[in-house]
Amino acid sequence: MTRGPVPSPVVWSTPLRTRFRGLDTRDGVLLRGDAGWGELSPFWDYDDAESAPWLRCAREAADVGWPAPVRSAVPVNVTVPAVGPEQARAIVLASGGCRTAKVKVAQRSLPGGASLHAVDGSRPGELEPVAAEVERVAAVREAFAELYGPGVGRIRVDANGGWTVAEAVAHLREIDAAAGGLEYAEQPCATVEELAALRRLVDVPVAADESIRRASDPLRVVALDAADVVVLKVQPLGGVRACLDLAEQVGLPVVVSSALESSVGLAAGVALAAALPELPYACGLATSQLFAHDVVADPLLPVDGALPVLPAGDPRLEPDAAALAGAAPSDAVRARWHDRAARLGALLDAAPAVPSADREGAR
Ligand SMILES: O=C(O)CCC(=O)C1=CC=C[C@@H](O)[C@@H]1C(=O)O
Ligand SMILES: [Mg+2]
Repeated sequence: MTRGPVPSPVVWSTPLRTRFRGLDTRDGVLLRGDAGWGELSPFWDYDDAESAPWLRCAREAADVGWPAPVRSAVPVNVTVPAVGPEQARAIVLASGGCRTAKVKVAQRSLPGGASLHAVDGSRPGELEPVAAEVERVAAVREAFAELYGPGVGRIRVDANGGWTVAEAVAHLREIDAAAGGLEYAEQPCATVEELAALRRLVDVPVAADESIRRASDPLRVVALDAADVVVLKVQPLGGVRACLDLAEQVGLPVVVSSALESSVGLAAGVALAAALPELPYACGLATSQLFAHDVVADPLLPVDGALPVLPAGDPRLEPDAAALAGAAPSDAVRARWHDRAARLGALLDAAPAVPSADREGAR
């Protein structure tokens, strides 16, 4: 087994335990700087322009480090992919004490078994029947009752923009009843206008995810009064400090969620959650549970429903040679990430720099 320091950059790739976001594997690259390790792992369907903020986040972690935390642990939710009720129950029972679950709904299946993640407002394929969503949510509720007694666990759903307004009204009515009251519905519809319209038709609170992280103007969610909660993901939004700025401008409760990173990338999300003045909800940062392999020896997994806040540079966040051997990419994947990181680096270096002193002052 190889021991000793891991040379930067390092590419990783792992199968997912369950298909998620239409993905069976996840991969990325880790970069080492003076402050620690950072992760660059934009999804492959993101072009270079949309992927550039992901590199800004990696460079912040590697070169600058993170702002001081105001808490030492971050409560997290278990993430339940679009699976059958037995598997949903098993995922909650094995979640490391999470008392909040986020359940994927509004799946659309395409011919041949492919399932498309609706991010562009298009809604191809056939919508999953509400009965399947109700069964999944009911199984999660039963698992919580089994673990903690009745009425303790909280359930939220994430539709990734997969419903029309009318579908959202109909599906949420039944899912809300099965959940015993949903905490919120994340991105039930694709557009900000639809979220605003839906919010006036249902009692379930609405959370905006894609309408923040993939929007040219995330503040439209506020201008149109389209959400009760915003989901912030550090990589797509350009890092911890960029997210703190955005949270302040948005002025709504924030849920920090992962972009399906390794533990090195998850630590940046934990750093944001740790630095936010208020953290009223559990965060979606328990997603190492979805990975067959992680890149560190002791992955960021919940204990008693929370993740510890580790500073950048903490030895627990160092990539580990033995773990990386399990998460080894093919030569083709390694080459693809080296190319992509170089292209994104050139893109960022060509962009006008924001002096870090100004950034600090703006916070
Ligand atoms: O929020 C969570 O519980 C986990 C993260 C999560 O759900 C997601 C991570 C990455 C991509 C997205 O499809 C998905 C989301 O939509 O929130
Ligand atoms: Mg989401």
